Amino acid sequence: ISGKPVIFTMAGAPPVIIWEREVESLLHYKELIPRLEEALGKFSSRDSVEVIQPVRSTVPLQKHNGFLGLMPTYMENDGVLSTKLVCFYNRGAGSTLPSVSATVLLLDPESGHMKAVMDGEAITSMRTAGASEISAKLLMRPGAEVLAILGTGQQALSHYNAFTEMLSFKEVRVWNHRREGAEKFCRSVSGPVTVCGSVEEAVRGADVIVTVTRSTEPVLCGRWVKPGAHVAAVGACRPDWRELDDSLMKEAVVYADSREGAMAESGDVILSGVEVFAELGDVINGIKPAYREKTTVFKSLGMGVEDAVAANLVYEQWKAKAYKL
Ligand SMILES: NC(=O)C1=CN([C@@H]2O[C@H](COP(=O)(O)OP(=O)(O)OC[C@H]3O[C@@H](n4cnc5c(N)ncnc54)[C@H](O)[C@@H]3O)[C@@H](O)[C@H]2O)C=CC1
Ligand SMILES: O=C([O-])C1=[NH+]CCC1
Repeated sequence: ISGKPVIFTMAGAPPVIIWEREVESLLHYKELIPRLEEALGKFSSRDSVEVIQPVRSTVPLQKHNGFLGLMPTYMENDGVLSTKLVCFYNRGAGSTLPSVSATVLLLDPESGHMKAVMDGEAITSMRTAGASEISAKLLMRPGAEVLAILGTGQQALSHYNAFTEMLSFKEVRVWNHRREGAEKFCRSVSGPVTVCGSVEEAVRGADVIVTVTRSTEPVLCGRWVKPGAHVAAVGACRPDWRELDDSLMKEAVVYADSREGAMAESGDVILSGVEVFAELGDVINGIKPAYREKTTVFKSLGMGVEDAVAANLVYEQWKAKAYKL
């Protein structure tokens, strides 16, 4: 091992710590998205040597209106073992604290040694947007031109970045329940964005709609959605939280990242009583069709396997950089 840094391979050595700025500088959609796509397919194969990933266990933080989610994942064939600890909150209007705060731990599956501790916020933002981008690529109509984003927080930004970098839209519209939030968002991104005064104005005629709000009540109604549009529904990740109304859920063909996750955690799925037609991984594996011409909803809850491949990619890039020094 002479000439090589041993800090990140030696059992008993402290884990490397890779924090937000560095994670952001090491993670890029062009490399991340193909890994996510492969991982979603492996997850849906339900082959335990590919992915073991239980539904997230959640501990309520009642006093703070939040939850701690534990998200362990093991990919035996890839030698990847990780867990994310994520706290997410239903913050009051005046709060300046983030809605999601996360840490990812990457371990050596043979020794149990912890290889790395990483900031999980950038990973969560980027892998969630990456999964939604995959859903749009698979399920939107060819030639989609108009993208609407509802909500203008962290996830809105990562979705804007992933969708404008990886797909081509002629128009991007945003809506926020507070107009100043939408205006601030527009100033923070590099491309042209139209601020809309209502959800209806934002989504009428849109080909792809991303819902990334903290709302616990439906904000998007089926009657405003163009037939054949694709909706990536990212917020509302508790069994009693909603972003989409019943008419949209019933009209659409519903896809999810994890069927079990959606049935345990998605208010939009549970309370509307609809069936999840397929996982994204089923479409990737060619087991279920992509109904591009129909109205489709991708219900995203977020999966440990997405964090695992993102964290592993960060670690690989970090090692490559460290070896070059
Ligand atoms: N599916 C997944 O994998 C993930 C889902 N999430 C969820 O996505 C949602 C957004 O997360 P972040 O962007 O990090 O949060 P954020 O706090 O940065 O942004 C939330 C946005 O929702 C808006 N908002 C707040 N209350 C609202 C209401 N009552 N009605 C409409 N809009 C409202 C805020 O103004 C803001 O624009 C949260 O529900 C979060 O739990 C977050 C991470 C991963
Ligand atoms: O997958 C994830 O990290 C989360 N899903 C909902 C809130 C955080």
